[in-house]
Amino acid sequence: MSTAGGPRGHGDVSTGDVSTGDVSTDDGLVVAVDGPSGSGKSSVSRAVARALGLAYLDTGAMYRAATLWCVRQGVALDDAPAVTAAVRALPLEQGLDPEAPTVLLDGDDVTAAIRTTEVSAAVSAVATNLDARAALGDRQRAVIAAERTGGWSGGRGVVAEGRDITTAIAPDAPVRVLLTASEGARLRRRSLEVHGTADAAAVAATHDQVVRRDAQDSTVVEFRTAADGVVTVDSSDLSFEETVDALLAVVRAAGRA
Ligand SMILES: Nc1ncnc2c1ncn2[C@@H]1O[C@H](COP(=O)(O)OP(=O)(O)O)[C@@H](O)[C@H]1O
Ligand SMILES: Nc1ccn([C@H]2C[C@H](O)[C@@H](COP(=O)(O)OP(=O)(O)O)O2)c(=O)n1
Repeated sequence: MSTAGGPRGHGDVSTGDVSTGDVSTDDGLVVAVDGPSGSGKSSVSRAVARALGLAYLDTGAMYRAATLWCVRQGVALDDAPAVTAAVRALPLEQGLDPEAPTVLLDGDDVTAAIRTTEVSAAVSAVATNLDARAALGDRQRAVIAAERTGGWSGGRGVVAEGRDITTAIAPDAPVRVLLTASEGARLRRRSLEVHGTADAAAVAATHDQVVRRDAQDSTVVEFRTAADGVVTVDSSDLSFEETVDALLAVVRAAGRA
């Protein structure tokens, strides 16, 4: 895979098409990244996608958008069948440009709205609903398959990040990484991001959306230990740039950059 140039395609990609299709080994690259909250998945995956000219698929954004959609439609998040029905019909369009990933719900730009504390606190209700997971997983597989042969990246490929990409969504990806960091590092990062400080009060206020949420999510998905063949990158003592370089080194080691 050449790192020169940018993506050949353009425009947003509807994530409602669940067709997958066969792919050959000559097709575009798939980099699968999983890990707990605050490990750096989103920011590092975006930077890796930019560096390699690949599309960027934030699967956590899909769970967040599904949660916001349920709230807006008046669907009770503890009503699992109603949540499943809403998620199956989710009017989601996701922009895959790593420079500016966007999320539209029924045409409404919710890129910022899905990051609120309210959504962060509620999203595990969708993430632990197995039928909703299956529906979102189908969409994720369809996007990944499309990017391997065309799509936004023009067939260059995609960096897809989440909790089950290396294991359930793209277990055959040529590059699979579990991005980890200590709980302390993850709390400090999220606290800095959300509150602008990592003092004791801010870290305590961040606990729910990092530690409690990961504990709840890990009841249905294993994202704390690497599956066979998945490379672990521990970013606890790495700067952001060093973490991006570590992932690019994994891609190079796989002979794909
Ligand atoms: N290696 C790192 N060192 C310091 N800060 C980082 C590192 N990686 C990510 N960050 C910062 O930590 C915060 C959380 O990262 P993010 O990519 O949102 O994590 P995740 O998607 O895993 O929850 C962001 O503000 C990001 O810029
Ligand atoms: N492939 C995925 C991606 C995200 N999730 C869940 C886990 C999280 O609670 C939510 C939101 O994911 P997101 O990656 O945005 O979470 P962070 O705030 O970055 O920790 O979705 C999942 O279960 N499976």
